[in-house]
Amino acid sequence: MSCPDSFENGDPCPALQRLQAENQLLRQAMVRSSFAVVGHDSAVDHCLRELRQVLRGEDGAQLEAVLAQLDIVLVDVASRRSASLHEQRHALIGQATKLQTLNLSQELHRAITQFSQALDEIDPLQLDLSAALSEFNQYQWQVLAQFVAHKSLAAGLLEGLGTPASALPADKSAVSNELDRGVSPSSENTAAADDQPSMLGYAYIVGRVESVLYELFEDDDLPANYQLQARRLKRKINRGLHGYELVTVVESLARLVRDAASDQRSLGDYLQQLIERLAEFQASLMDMDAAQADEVALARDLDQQLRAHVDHLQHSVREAQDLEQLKTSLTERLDSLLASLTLQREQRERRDQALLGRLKVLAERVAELESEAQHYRAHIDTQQRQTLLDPLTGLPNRAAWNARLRTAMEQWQARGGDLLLAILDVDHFKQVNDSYGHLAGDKVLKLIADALVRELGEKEFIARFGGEEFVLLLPDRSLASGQDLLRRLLASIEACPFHFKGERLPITLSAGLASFRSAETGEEAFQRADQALYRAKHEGRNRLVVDGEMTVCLAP
Ligand SMILES: Nc1nc2c(ncn2[C@@H]2O[C@H](COP(=O)(O)OP(=O)(O)OP(=O)(O)O)[C@@H](O)[C@H]2O)c(=O)[nH]1
Repeated sequence: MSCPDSFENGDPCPALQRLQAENQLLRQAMVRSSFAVVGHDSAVDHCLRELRQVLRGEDGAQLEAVLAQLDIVLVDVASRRSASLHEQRHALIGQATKLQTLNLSQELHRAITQFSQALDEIDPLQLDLSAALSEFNQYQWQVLAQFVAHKSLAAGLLEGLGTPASALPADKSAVSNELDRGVSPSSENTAAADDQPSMLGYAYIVGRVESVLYELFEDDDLPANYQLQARRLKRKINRGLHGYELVTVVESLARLVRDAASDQRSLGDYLQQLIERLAEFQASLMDMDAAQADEVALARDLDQQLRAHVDHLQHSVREAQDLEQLKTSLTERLDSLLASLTLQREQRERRDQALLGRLKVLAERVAELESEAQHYRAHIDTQQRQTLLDPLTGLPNRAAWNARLRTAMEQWQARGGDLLLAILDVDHFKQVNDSYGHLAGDKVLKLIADALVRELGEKEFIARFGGEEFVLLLPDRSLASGQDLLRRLLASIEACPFHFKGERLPITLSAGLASFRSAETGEEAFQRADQALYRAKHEGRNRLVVDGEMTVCLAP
């Protein structure tokens, strides 16, 4: 059916009117819907702006051109989106693979593997990125929860996540930030994270303190005097610290660092003073050198003047016409010579005086230096003595033991005879600490040391080897006699009236005894005594076992 553009009366045909109205509506709808995608891509935005202008006009040809351009831009946007989703999927699979390399529970490992496989298989355009990130985030939390439960995984986990162990955040929110870098967890995820076990609690703090302390003791700058002490603390930390031990170790560390620092400071001050004094000496010596050079110049001067006077005199004698003239000329020359000599003498006296003054100052400085050096020598002697003593019991410490063991072995090798080595260990000492506290434990150790020293003669050497362990060197004693002595020691400790808050504390020792064999090292003899001690413990404690003998001696 054809429709004329207008009726004869000039009104447009109704079908055309409807078409024009629909066209107008369509254009308006397109303009409005174009606003819905604004802001996603600048090229698309640009095209849509042009499209809107064209839609508001009537130019059909222009509309076609803009739509063709929009088609191209949209194809480009789709391909960029696909590439980006592809990359993000790849990155997520990479992170999941890193998690898988950690030592995880089978169940968690399997879940992450499945997650990773599903990601690998999905068409990137179908990927719901925010759901995938949310799931990955949950796996990260589960891994972290496992790592806190098994602290040893820490290093591996943090390395796995590309984070150095030292950068482990100090609180849970920081951990969340660290793990969620680049990921915006939904409120659901955050709630899930809050439900995780309290993973950064006490165990974590102790772990961190232990590793920081350990690092501190790695410091090679610590003076040699303090290295033994540091090594012992380090061993203690290495074994793992109980809560109550943490405080003691930190206190010991503070003391050690303070002592070492003040030691180094005073030594540093002393050296600085020494350097300044040496500079003064050098300056004085240079002054004296200059004075000596002046002296030489003065003598040369005097010599020249004397020669000049003698020349004059000879000349006067030769030229003199009569005796009176000669007399006058000679008198003048001699006066002048005398004046020169006087001047020279005065100059020398002034220089001598100055030199004497400088020498006096130098002598005073030397005396000061000597007295300071003596003071420091005494200070160092005291410190050296102290480094050989155990501060708690006052007994020689392990360093002193090592030195004494060497000399005792040398003497024994030179003289022959017997040399015995014994190790004594307090029984169930942990119970003393646990039941009565560490301070009471310290007191017990001190009392045991005093009691042992009382029983020993001058030849016997006792040291605190460490913890609740004492070591004995018994020179010139047969095995039988050493055995008697040790049984006496054990009996005296058992009989000691240890009390805590009115309650009797039963304290006993176990001991292992070994006699040195020829060509054996101190360490080998120590090991045999240690094995004997182990047997004494194993067979019921409060007893002595002699290396190489089957019988076990109970304290009499
Ligand atoms: N108070 C105090 N305790 C210490 C000191 N040095 C080590 N200890 C403690 O000594 C205890 C030694 O315990 P263990 O090695 O288990 O030995 P034990 O409890 O004596 O048991 P047995 O030796 O098998 O009889 C630990 O609790 C240490 O903390 C110290 O200087 N003072």
